Amino acid sequence: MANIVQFENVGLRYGTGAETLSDISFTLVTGAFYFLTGPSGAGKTSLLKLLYLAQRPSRGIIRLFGEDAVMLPRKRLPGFRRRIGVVFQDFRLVPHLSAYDNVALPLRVSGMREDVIDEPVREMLAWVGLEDKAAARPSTLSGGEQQRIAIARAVITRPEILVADEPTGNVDPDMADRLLHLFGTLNRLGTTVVVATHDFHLLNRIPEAQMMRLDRGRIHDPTGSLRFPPRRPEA
Ligand SMILES: Nc1ncnc2c1ncn2[C@@H]1O[C@H](COP(=O)(O)OP(=O)(O)OP(=O)(O)O)[C@@H](O)[C@H]1O
Repeated sequence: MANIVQFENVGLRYGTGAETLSDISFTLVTGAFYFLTGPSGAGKTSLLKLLYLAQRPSRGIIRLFGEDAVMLPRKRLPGFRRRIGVVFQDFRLVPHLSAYDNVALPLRVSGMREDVIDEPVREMLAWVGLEDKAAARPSTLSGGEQQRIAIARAVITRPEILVADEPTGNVDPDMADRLLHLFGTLNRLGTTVVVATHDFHLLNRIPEAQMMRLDRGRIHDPTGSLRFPPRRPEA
């Protein structure tokens, strides 16, 4: 299977302080599911930001979809970013837009015609079980509902990679299981999924998932499996 993400000796320094991430090297395989774990402050969010191109590394090489993402010409960035869906812990829904319009937003931004937007948006709302909340503003939705709208928005453009930063941080355990089930379904459809979490009980919910552990800015990979990933077991 092809590699979809490759980090080689990546370092990240904010300002003039010590490096937040050091010597980060790993390879993610297309179609696999990864959990990113590690204590608070280890650098999980920082690593994900490098991955979804919201942050440039201070050093090292990042390859996405087989291309150098650090040297990418600025005008190609939006096209690359569209291939990566992002789910934030704090949802980041647009407060004055309805659930429907939040989910439709990436399609509108990409210039899709209004007459072909309705079907995929309704389909996504149904997939996350919120077709009856299409008209609701985010502030009237529960945390789990907001997160499901955020997931629908992240995947409506059919990204090749889905990155989720503590997506279950603000929901109860039942909803956490439900959200993880959505990620598992997407993964089975071929999306490469990376979920950062503190929540250890989630880890065994996706038996085929691989673990990436960050500790004080370094990847802990004693078996080398992230450098030379084994084939993903057949589902
Ligand atoms: N924009 C920034 N400017 C300066 N320092 C930052 C910035 N973002 C993060 N840091 C620092 O980098 C370190 C790692 O933070 P990061 O948010 O990546 O960790 P984390 O593992 O996601 O933590 P948590 O689990 O608590 O969310 C922390 O010491 C943090 O203060």
